[in-house]
Amino acid sequence: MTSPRVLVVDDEADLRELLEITLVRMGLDVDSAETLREARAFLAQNDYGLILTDMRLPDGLGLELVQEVGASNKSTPIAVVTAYGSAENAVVALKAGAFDYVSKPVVLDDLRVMVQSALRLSAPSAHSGSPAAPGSASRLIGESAVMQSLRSQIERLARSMAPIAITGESGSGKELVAREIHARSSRAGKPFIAVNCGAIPEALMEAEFFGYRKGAFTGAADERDGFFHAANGGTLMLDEVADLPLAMQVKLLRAIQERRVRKIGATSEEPVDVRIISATHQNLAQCVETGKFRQDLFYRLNVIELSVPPLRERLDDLGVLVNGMLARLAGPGKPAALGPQVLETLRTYSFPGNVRELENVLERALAFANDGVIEVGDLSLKGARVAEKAAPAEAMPAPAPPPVALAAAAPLGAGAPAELPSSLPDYLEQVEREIILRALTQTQFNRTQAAVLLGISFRQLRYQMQKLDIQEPEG
Ligand SMILES: Nc1ncnc2c1ncn2[C@@H]1O[C@H](COP(=O)(O)OP(=O)(O)OP(=O)(O)O)[C@@H](O)[C@H]1O
Repeated sequence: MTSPRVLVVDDEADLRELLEITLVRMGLDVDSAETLREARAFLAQNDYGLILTDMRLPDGLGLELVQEVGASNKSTPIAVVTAYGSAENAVVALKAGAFDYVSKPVVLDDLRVMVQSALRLSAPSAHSGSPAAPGSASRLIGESAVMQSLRSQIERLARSMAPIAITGESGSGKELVAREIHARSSRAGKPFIAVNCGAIPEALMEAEFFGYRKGAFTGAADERDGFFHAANGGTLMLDEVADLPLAMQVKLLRAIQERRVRKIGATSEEPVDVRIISATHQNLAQCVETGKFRQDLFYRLNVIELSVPPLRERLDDLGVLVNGMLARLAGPGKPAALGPQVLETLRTYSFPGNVRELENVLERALAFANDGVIEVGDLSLKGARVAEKAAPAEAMPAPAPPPVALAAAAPLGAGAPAELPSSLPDYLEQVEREIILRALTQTQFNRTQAAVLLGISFRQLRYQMQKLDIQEPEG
């Protein structure tokens, strides 16, 4: 078997030699070019497993090579070497289609990790840990034009390290898309860790993300890894990223930029090799404008934006989604089907909770159905609005205005010169419980719809329900 071949493009003799020696020691064949012209000549003659190029070259920019390789039908990964502290160059290169970047001065361990990851992309996918083959089975159901375009974007993005920001309404499939990107990437054999940033108490955030050393604080009985370590070699998904407190945003930015983390109580930083995918159902650019989200972190996370359309904009997929979900929900060998008019009725609904809501509706309906055949009456879409036609996003119910809800739940006596609560946390907890229970009762304990009514994500609602020990009534 021949060794993979790497093309190094750099006019600085010292750095070029260092790269060559490192790559040859990794068992790779190396060609070196000093200019874009030489690089083009090599590329015309050979196929490479990886191209590693400096940004500034005597006859142009490494970026041109990134674009040319991207436009060719060869899918060779190309990585750029960027000047120290030049985060902007790295982002520009990633946006242009670079697989990854290494900063100067080049840390050889980082370089090796990056090279191995790139070479896994071109390796035959026979052994476990290799990416799923393009077009192979996926959990992401849908054949509509938007879903097909989403699939091809996933395929393309899986071949790079660029941070991706996934936007889309709650329940539209953002996490599933992130999992799909991971499964099709060279990181497939390593962990995928999804973190709901909105569900972690602020005081615990640093410990959860970065881990801690034994004795770092009272209660730190043992050393613990954080999410970054847990995802090492793989992908870390920052879900509901808009909910990160500002202080944590600074720390995350540093970790992402430096690719290093320091456990609480540790004196040194450790390298981590993690691809970051973020997701939110909020408008992050607007959060930047209102000062809720740091511009620099936004810029760093939003290198590539991927938008998952709401279900009501791809109702053509309803049939295949229902079939796929029913087969999974019913279990192997068990029949499950739709009675007359059921699909048509579902089509008239706007699905504010998107695919998750569809899943919940079907799960519930299947429980009521006779012999696995779901009838219109089993759908229990009563509590929800049945739309005449696809409803625009703004038509979704607005969250309940807090002052009214507070008054309804307040043990203080409406309008009375209010007595102060003896414990603010207990009081707020009581109000929160009351409001969540009202939303759940109104939606017949459909958590997806209740979350929409309250303007929070499904996961936030589930977290609050667990915290407040709110359970669905039996029977
Ligand atoms: N295209 C799809 N095909 C099959 N299942 C899907 C699809 N899209 C979403 N789902 C399913 O719908 C549910 C919700 O998806 P997911 O958790 O990915 O949504 P989300 O946008 O991340 O939600 P949230 O904003 O609440 O975090 C999951 O059970 C997922 O498997």
